Amino acid sequence: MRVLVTGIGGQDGFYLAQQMLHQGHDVTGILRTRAVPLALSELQTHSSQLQLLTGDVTDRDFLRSAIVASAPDQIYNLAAQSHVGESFTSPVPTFEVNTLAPLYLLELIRQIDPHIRFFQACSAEVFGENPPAPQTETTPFAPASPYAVSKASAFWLVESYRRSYGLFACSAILYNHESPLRDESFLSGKVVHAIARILQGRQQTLALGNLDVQRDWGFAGDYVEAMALMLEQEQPTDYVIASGQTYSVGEFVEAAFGYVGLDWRQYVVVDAKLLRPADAQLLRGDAGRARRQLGWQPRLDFQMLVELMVDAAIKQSKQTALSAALGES
Ligand SMILES: Nc1nc2c(ncn2[C@@H]2O[C@H](COP(=O)(O)OP(=O)(O)O[C@H]3O[C@H](CO)[C@@H](O)[C@H](O)[C@@H]3O)[C@@H](O)[C@H]2O)c(=O)[nH]1
Repeated sequence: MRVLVTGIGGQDGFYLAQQMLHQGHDVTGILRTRAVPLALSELQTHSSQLQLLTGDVTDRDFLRSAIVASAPDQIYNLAAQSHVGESFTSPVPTFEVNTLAPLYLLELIRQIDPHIRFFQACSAEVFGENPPAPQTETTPFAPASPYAVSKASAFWLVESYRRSYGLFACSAILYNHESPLRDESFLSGKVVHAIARILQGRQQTLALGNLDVQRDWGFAGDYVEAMALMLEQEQPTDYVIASGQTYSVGEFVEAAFGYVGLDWRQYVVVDAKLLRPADAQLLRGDAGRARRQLGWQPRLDFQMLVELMVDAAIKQSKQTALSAALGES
């Protein structure tokens, strides 16, 4: 099988490409810039079945040429402006990448080859600030941020093209999913990398925003398995992909600091500038449909995820310090 993956430079892109290559498929990935992330470049060295294209997913002609050149059986649209907070300051680019690009892809599939199966990464943010919990595929949308509205719009476009043109197109309503590839613009990456620097004596405090909001956190490697399963079904539909377990930001922080024997209260300060104009209070997904129809369930629980990320951040920080020391000597 041939698959085309937009946003292959992100964490989901990496894990999905790794899985697809492992299963023997040909993968064409779209990167925004020529800089290939380290993990992806290692994957590329070990596989001749991975091709990378550089281009902008908001450029329809580029997308057309990528689809024609790769002739995919499946397209996974993982490219996104995925920072909820940033969408308040950059709403237009958020919409261009998160809504216009999937619309282009759906149109191109319809025109070039309607048999191509399409996956769209949607977000639990569509449920808004105070949804009933747990949320399912039938929970009403009430998107609060420009990011959430952009993802909700893409969701309805997928639904519309599925109904109107019979495309095999699906959205996954993805809850927070993390990995050692998460950077510091996300809460989990920010916390674990700060811990690594604190242990090395290179950082004394960690400024965070809202500690009370609750999220349903899972491992990105588990979530890409659900994506692939969705496109293997007989009928296309949308799925909630979540762990079903909810922890507050404060609990994430406490678990991560506690794992290395530190008391988070001695390091964390709340900075009002990091609070968002609107923030979902409690996200907890019910992935019952995915469990029943896809046979999917996550392997890593919250504590395992926290430990995996802290261990990787410490290892990375040691390597950085070693390279710096070697560079100096
Ligand atoms: N990033 C960040 N978040 C913070 C901080 N302090 C507190 N938070 C809170 O920590 C929570 C998690 O923030 P993020 O890790 O940035 O993720 P998110 O906004 O919940 O969005 C993620 O999950 C969505 C699905 O639920 C995804 O759609 C989205 O792309 C992203 O991966 C939010 O409530 C945010 O306000 C901070 O310093 N930085």
